[in-house]
Amino acid sequence: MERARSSPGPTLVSRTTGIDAPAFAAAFDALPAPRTTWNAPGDALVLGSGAAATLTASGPDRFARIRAGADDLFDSGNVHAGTEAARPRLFGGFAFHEGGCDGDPWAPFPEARFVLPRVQVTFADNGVWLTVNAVGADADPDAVEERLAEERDRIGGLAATDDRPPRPGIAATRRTTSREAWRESVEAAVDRIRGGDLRKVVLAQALEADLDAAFPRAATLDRLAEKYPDCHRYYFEPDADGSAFFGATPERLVALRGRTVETDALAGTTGRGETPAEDEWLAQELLDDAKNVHEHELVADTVREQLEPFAASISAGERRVRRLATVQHLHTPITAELNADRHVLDLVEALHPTPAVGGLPPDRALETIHDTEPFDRGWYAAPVGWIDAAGNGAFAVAIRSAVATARRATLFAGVGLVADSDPDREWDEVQLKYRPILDELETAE
Ligand SMILES: C=C(O[C@@H]1C=C(C(=O)O)C=C[C@H]1O)C(=O)O
Repeated sequence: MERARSSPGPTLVSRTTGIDAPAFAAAFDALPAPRTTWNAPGDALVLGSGAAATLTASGPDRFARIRAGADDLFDSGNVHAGTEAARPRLFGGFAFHEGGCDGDPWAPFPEARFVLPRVQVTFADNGVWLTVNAVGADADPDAVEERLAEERDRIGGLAATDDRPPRPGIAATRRTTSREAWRESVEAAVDRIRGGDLRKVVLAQALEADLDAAFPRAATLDRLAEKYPDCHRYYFEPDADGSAFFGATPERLVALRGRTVETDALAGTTGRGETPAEDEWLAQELLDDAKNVHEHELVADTVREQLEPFAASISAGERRVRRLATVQHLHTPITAELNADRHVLDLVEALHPTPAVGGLPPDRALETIHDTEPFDRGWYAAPVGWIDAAGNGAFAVAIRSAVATARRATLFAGVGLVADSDPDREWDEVQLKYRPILDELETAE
C-alpha cells in the first residue's frame, strides 16, 4: 500500500473555495483521469480528479490495511474545508472476493483502492465548492492556495449548461453464460440447497457489449442520476487508461455517522407493470410470495446478526416494496446504535458480503459462486463508498453496474437462489437487472 507521508508535521493540505456552478459534464470533461464520482441520495455530488494520495491493498487484511492507511493520512491534516461536504474524504472500493480482479475487464482494478482526489468539485445544497488537496512533498499551503486560484478560474469559468451526447448504441453482445449452462448451474445450486448443504446462494452473469460510439461518460452519469434519484450512483476510474466501473445501486451496505448506523436488507424482486394498477398488483404479489419473503428474511436476519456484536440497540423497519424505474424489491431498513466508537470499515468488513449478494452459510455460498461463475466478479456486488477523518463513511453494494472502456461495456447482474427457485424465472430476473445500465447504452427506438 502506498502511504504518501513524510514527517514531521502535517503532510495533508486541503483548501476549498466556492465557485460559480459549472455543468457537471463540463467539469467532468475538463478534469483529468483518474476521476471518481459519488452521488448519493441526501448527500452532495462529489466529482474527484487525480490523486493526492492513493491507498491500495490486497489479501485478507485489505480492510484493515486501508483503514490504517486512512488513519495515517488523516492524522496529518491541515484542512480548511469551507463546508462539511468538501472535507477531505477517501473514495473507492473493494473487490467482491479476495484475489477477485484477475481477468479482463478487471485487470486495472486493485482488490482495494481508495483515492483522495487532487482536485474535487462538490455540488452541495449550499453551493458548488472547489477543493485542492495535496499530500507529501506537494503539501505546501501557499502552493495549494495558488493551485486553488488557478483551478477556480478554470473550473468556475466553465459553461453552466451543456449539450448532452446521445446514448452510444450497441453493435454486438456476448454472454458469459448460455441459457443451458444457466439452467444447469441453477439446478445444481437448488439441489445443494435441498440437500441441506446451502440455504441461499446468489449467482450472477456478465454481458459484454460492443458500443457503436464512444462511451459518453458524463452524459450516462447525468441520465442515471435523473432516472435513479433514490439510488447511490458511483463511478471509479482505477487509473488514467480509460477503464471505469460505474452504476446506480438501490442497495446501501452501511452508513455510519457518530455511533448511528443505517443499512438495508434488499432482496426479493419483481418487475414493473405497464400501468399503476399493474405495478400495485405486482408489488402485492411480491409482498405475499413465500419464496421471495424467505429469500428476503434470510438477508434481514443475517444483517441484524452481523451487527449485533457492535450494537447497543438495533431496530428494523417494516418490510415494504421499493419501486425503482426498472424493478421492484422487498426492502427492510435497519438502524443501529453502536456500543462503542467504530470505524466504518469495521462494519463494512463485518457485513460484506451480505446474503443479498453472497449467500448462506457464507463460506459454502462463496465456494459455490467461485466454482460456478465463469468470470471474475471484480468490484461487482462489492462495497464502494467513502471514508472521512472521523471514521464515518457510507458504502453501497455495487450492483446494477458495469465496467466500461471507450468502446465496450461489461455488465453484471445476479439473483438469489433458494430451494424453490426456477431457472427460467431467475434468467428473466437477471435480464431485468441489466436494464438500468443497458437502457443507457442502447439507442432509444
Ligand atoms: C445481485 C443483484 O441484486 C440483488 C439480488 C436481489 C434478488 O435476488 O432479489 C435483489 C436485490 C439485490 O440484493 C444484482 O442486481 O446483480
